[in-house]
Amino acid sequence: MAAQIWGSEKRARRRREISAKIAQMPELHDSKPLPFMTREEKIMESARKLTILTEKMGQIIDPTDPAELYHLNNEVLGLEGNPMALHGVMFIPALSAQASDEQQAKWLPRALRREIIGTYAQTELGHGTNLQNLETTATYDLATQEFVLHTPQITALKWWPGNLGKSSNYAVVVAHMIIKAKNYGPHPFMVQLRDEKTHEPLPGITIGDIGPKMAYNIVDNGFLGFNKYRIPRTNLLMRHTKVEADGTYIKPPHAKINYSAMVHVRAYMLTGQAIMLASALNIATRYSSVRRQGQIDKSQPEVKVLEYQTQQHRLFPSIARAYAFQFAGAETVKLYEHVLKEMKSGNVSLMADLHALTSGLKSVVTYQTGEGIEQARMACGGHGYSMASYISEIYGVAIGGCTYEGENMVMLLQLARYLVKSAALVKSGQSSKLGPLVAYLGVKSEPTSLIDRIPNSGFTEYVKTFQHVSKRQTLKAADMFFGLMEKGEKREIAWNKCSVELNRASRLHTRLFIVEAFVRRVNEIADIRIKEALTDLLHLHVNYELLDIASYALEDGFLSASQLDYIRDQVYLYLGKIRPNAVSLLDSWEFSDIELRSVLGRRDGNVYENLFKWAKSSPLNKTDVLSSVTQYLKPMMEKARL
Ligand SMILES: CCCCCCCCCC/C=C\CCCCCC(=O)SCCNC(=O)CCNC(=O)[C@H](O)C(C)(C)COP(=O)(O)OP(=O)(O)OC[C@H]1O[C@@H](n2cnc3c(N)ncnc32)[C@H](O)[C@@H]1OP(=O)(O)O
Ligand SMILES: Cc1cc2nc3c(=O)[nH]c(=O)nc-3n(C[C@H](O)[C@H](O)[C@H](O)COP(=O)(O)OP(=O)(O)OC[C@H]3O[C@@H](n4cnc5c(N)ncnc54)[C@H](O)[C@@H]3O)c2cc1C
Repeated sequence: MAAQIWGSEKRARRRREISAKIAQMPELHDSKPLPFMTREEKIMESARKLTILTEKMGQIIDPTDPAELYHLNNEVLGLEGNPMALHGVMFIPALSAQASDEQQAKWLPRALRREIIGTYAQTELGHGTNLQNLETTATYDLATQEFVLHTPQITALKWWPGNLGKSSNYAVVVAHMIIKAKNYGPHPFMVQLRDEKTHEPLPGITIGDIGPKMAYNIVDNGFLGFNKYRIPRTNLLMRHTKVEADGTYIKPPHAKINYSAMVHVRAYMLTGQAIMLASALNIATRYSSVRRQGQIDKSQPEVKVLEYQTQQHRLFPSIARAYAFQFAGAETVKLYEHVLKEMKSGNVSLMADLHALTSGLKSVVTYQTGEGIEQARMACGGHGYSMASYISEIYGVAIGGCTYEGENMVMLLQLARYLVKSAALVKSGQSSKLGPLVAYLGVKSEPTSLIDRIPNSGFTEYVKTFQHVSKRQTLKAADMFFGLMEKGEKREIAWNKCSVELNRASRLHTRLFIVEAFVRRVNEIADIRIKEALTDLLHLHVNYELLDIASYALEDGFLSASQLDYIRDQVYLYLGKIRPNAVSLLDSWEFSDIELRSVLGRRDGNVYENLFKWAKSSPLNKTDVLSSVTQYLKPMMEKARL
């Protein structure tokens, strides 16, 4: 199963080898539980481990393999981030995709050797979503052949970029490029922020940390201002766009090609989200098979809480989602790598499809991951609320994904633009022009679902039902939009008035893609036992998801009330079937105790003893009487006694 999850037997084996090596290297372990550290201590601890890793990485992993790097990162540095998180996630990908060969030769080896630390600085205090209204400017000075970066007012301060505040000395900065008073829109520039020797901010740069966040606090998300700060013309990233010495602008082959670093993260973050969801579920499911509370049959002893159907219903559909996201994420990464290769050689024809797909996926996956992790926390009762479970940190980090790389509603609306264009093709009889991801929009569907009549259809009837609801909602939302325009409404106003319906279409389309990715993967599996276990999970997935969106299929009679009862019964049937495999389905992800950082989720199940040990190690328990008591509470009580 681990081979299915991680892509191959070799990958699963390598993960195990890496975890085993790390287990033998105490210098790479947290020196005490992270929840007991202050933010400064955590940042220090992370930097300590990071530098050891830089020295010893080659002994542990193949540093050129992103999957091995990611595993090493999760084990040693953990979810809360590290001083170089954005260096790998966005700075290097931005340089790789957007710098010319010459620029790459100059900067990439230095970045890869970690001679410099970089980040991606785009979002500002006043604008994150609407890139056209970013306010930082890069004005070309023809006389000196330099760009002058400037922050005209407080809202133009860069705000949020990870590791910008304290760790990075370089950044890819996105600024509006102005040449001879003409604004060419946002473009990426390579900018040195700090002196390479002293790490002091360079003159003209104002920089710092934006303060503590809901989670992810090892990362120093930062602010940055420029006061007429000069950089050479050749620091504009020039793979696709060029500015010649005389100010001549050579436009890129696609208007949005400079957005590729964002698409990179949107594609890669899906499996990252799946891992976080599976981690939280692993903790909750293990704990649920240790925790005994109440009886189902009063004549019997107390049961493991995992025996309760409500507990299974709370956890198992999310286990199915974690697998579904992992499989859909793996497909998306493959597609992304393909499109990137094409883009580098000038073929930009697939960019729109990739953008639409990743926009929908990042939104649905992050939202459902958040839901699943929060359910996992509640499934652990009181102990889930303790930082000893570590679920609250996983939750905080995961839901950051609902916001970063494009706020979810906004990204769903990006997919909706693509769906509405596709609907227009269908309506004008040009269905043959539909891309493969939306081809179903042009296919006539049956009048009713056959779900309960062809139970051995290999999920075909389920896929057809998802296609039906997605198609119907897309055409309905598009009709609403076109109808308003026909009535004379301006395009943007009409769009806004339909946006809730449009986003519903985007979610349904994305959920269909996730279901199909899961079906595709299960169909490929040769090993009978693995196929059987995953087929059960897929049964739960399709029935649970369908129940969740049933209103769309009931509205037009595609599903009947009795079919809904059938679907519900299937959910209960598969909850029971999955119960014996539940812990194994999560143990198969092979998270080590070091990586999970959870007292509740320990592999050995020795929860209570370790919770007590953990509580005793709380810094508050270093003394029996706190100074807050001696200074304030004791005098108060004494005064009251007089
Ligand atoms: C094994 C390894 C595993 C690795 C796992 C890794 C895990 C990673 C975990 C990371 C963890 C932490 C890192 C955190 C990083 C966070 C970093 C950031 O957040 S960076 C900042 C991100 N910011 C955004 O995402 C901003 C969102 N806004 C936008 O993207 C855009 O403004 C917009 C798309 C909403 C609108 O853009 P705009 O230029 O204004 O668009 P127009 O309205 O003019 O045009 C729309 C038009 O353009 C098309 N479009 C838009 N984007 C793209 C694109 N990327 N590619 C192709 N086409 C694009 C869009 O489809 C429209 O087309 P039409 O034909 O007109 O419909
Ligand atoms: C943990 C974290 C890490 C980050 N790291 C980085 C980084 O490394 N580099 C970087 O540059 N940035 C980073 N960001 C910033 C992030 O990319 C932005 O916060 C994000 O893109 C959302 O933009 P915003 O804050 O402007 O939200 P807003 O756009 O202000 O969103 C507020 C509300 O307005 C709604 N809204 C906005 N526009 C529309 C619209 N057109 N239609 C409908 N509704 C709309 C949204 O849906 C939302 O409900 C990070 C953010 C976080 C939380």
